[in-house]
Amino acid sequence: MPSTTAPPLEPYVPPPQTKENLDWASLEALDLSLLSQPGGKQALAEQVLSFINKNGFFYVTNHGLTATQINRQYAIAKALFALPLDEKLKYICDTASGDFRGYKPQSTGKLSGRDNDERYNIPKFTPEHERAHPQIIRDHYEEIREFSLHIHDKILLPLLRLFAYVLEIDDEEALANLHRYDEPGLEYLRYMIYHPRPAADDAAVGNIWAKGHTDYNTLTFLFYQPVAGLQVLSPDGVWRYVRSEPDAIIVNIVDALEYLSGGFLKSTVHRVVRPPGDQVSESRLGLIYFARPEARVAMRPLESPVVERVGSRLDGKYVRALEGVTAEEWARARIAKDHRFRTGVVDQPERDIIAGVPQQYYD
Ligand SMILES: O=C(O)CCC(=O)C(=O)O
Ligand SMILES: [Fe+2]
Repeated sequence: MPSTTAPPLEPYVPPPQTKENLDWASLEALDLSLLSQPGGKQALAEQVLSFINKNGFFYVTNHGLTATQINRQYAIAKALFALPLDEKLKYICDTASGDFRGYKPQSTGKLSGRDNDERYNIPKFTPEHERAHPQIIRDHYEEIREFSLHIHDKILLPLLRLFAYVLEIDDEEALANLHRYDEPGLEYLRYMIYHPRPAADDAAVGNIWAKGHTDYNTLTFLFYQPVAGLQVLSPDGVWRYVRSEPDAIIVNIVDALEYLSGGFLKSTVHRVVRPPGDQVSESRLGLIYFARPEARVAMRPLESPVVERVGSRLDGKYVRALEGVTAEEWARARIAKDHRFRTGVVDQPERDIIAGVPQQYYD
């Protein structure tokens, strides 16, 4: 509930979808309501097996969050980013040490080509992450908490159980048990805003807003936002636009899940480009949830009959290198390296992340 003294939030209305005829990726939707119906889990597992590793992203529908709830989160995000920079900088995140909690400013000056977005990451609502937040977050803390918990409990965990089933792991809680909410681990909800750049500035960086990459968590959930720009690298080597649909969450399989699944579930390669002409002057607000394994989870593939049958698709030397590396160490290393590029310590994104294991960039 908003606090009684909080000023009312200005309602958020998403901008219209683009009318341009873009090359859209064709993505499947998993209807989560099937999970509570007889035979539904089996049907979804077959659907997963039919599309996995083909198109990258997929959608989930009937996820239990309404457009009103989602637009409330955007309204909070919009009010947050409208705060004076000095105020936001009080909550700056310590990305140099691999900690992404709090505010990340937009790059400016000669580094402005590297990113044009601001982020605010709100970690799990556990004592470990108790920290200062701007008043606008405090005013809506309970509402943000409920939203985050719904994603964790009602969307993430059922999907992890489904993936354990797909991997034919006897214990269907095997993946879910690596994502216990109350255990240490940096999972977070992100508010994000990209600011439009002049055409010449965009052209100077090939119209790329975020270089082709894979994320470094387990699953990423991208909520409806209509400004086109997100693209997926399709198996035929073509970058295609990913259409955001009002009643669907876009889901991204990510590096930690690729590792845990012995490479069976491949990370989605994606990037963000300058939006099409009819949306080019819009700010692009984003609402994203990054699910992460618990901090102490070892970066080691789970035993799965499927992986035994088809063989691990991971490079053995990297699997050995990551033995003994925890999910937290790995994620911190990625964040810290990203920081070094974004803040100009290095001129190119670094590939060697931890223990000699590289991060690929795709453009
Ligand atoms: O803004 C988007 O649509 C995607 C953002 C993204 O890829 C990321 O933050 O990792
Ligand atoms: Fe990403």
